[in-house]
Amino acid sequence: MTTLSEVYREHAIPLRHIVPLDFHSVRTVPDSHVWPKSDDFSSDDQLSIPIIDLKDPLAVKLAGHACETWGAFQVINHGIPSNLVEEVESEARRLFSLPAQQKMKALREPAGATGYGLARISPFFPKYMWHEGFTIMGSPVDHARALWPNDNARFCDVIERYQKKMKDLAEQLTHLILKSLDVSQEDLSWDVGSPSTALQLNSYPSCPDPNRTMGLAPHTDTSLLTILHQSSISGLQIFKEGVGWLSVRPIPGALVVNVGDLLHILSNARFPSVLHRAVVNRDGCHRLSVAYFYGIPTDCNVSPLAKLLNSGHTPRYRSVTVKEYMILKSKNFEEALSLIGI
Ligand SMILES: O=C(O)CCC(=O)C(=O)O
Ligand SMILES: [Fe+2]
Repeated sequence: MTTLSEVYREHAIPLRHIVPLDFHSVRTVPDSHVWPKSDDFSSDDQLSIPIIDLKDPLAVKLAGHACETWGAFQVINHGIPSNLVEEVESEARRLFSLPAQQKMKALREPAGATGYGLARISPFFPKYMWHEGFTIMGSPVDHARALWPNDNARFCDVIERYQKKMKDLAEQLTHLILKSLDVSQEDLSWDVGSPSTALQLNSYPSCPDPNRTMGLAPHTDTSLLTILHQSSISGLQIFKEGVGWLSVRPIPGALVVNVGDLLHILSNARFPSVLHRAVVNRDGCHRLSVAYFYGIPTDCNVSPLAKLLNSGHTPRYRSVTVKEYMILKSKNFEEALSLIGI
């Protein structure tokens, strides 16, 4: 079976797009990190993605509607203990607060998938983002040992407990969302119980001139769905057609769920794979976020679900293996979906 790491092995990234700036050492924003000022931000703060209570008997209908109209929602009463979320955030903070030369010991390799480094989308943009990340697939122990030779047990324990809880929640959410389409697990061609997943810790260090920088440039996720904890500092924005960029307000205890490319394909484009970005909007604060990407095993095929094509709808995408799609995305970025369009 092909793993995500094997997919990335076929697509090496040059080191200049892996090694982050030493944010602790800069007092001004270097030209390499200055982005053109954009005024595409909508000031309509009435408008925002729905909040769904997982215990609500109408959750199926609400989740389906949210996926269709927004491609995203916030979820509450999701069963993830708040102290576990806090622990993950504090371990992430401990990691990113390490001196730059220490973090470099866990640097992602050019053909690697995991470890410390810039976002994988960095090569597609002319300027660098005000961001550093840490990607985990499976056990974090090798990188954690490199970072903290004698003190990595707590980090590994917290990460592993969080991964387990996220997997359960992602399964539950997938079930819920598919149910809204009248699709059940038996209609799927892969085993929902053995997904391909990744945990991404994101850090947006305090910035001397936040309005001229970009935290994470606009992108869609390659996942089926993504579950994001975005701490108490705002920064996440989603793009709403006809409106512009809207902030996703941090709500204590809530998690943000967004549709990824794979769910967009399965739903035959009924659910938009929502375009989103992270802005750096306040000096003096260090924003963190934790994204859990939940996907389909890379050897499986993905195509619009047969059940959704019964009523005269023609397929919008051809069938591809997840691996093939991921390679298309890592080479062509936002063009990937149109490359498999019919
Ligand atoms: O930091 C955020 O709010 C967004 C993170 C994100 O979009 C990602 O990791 O793919
Ligand atoms: Fe994302």
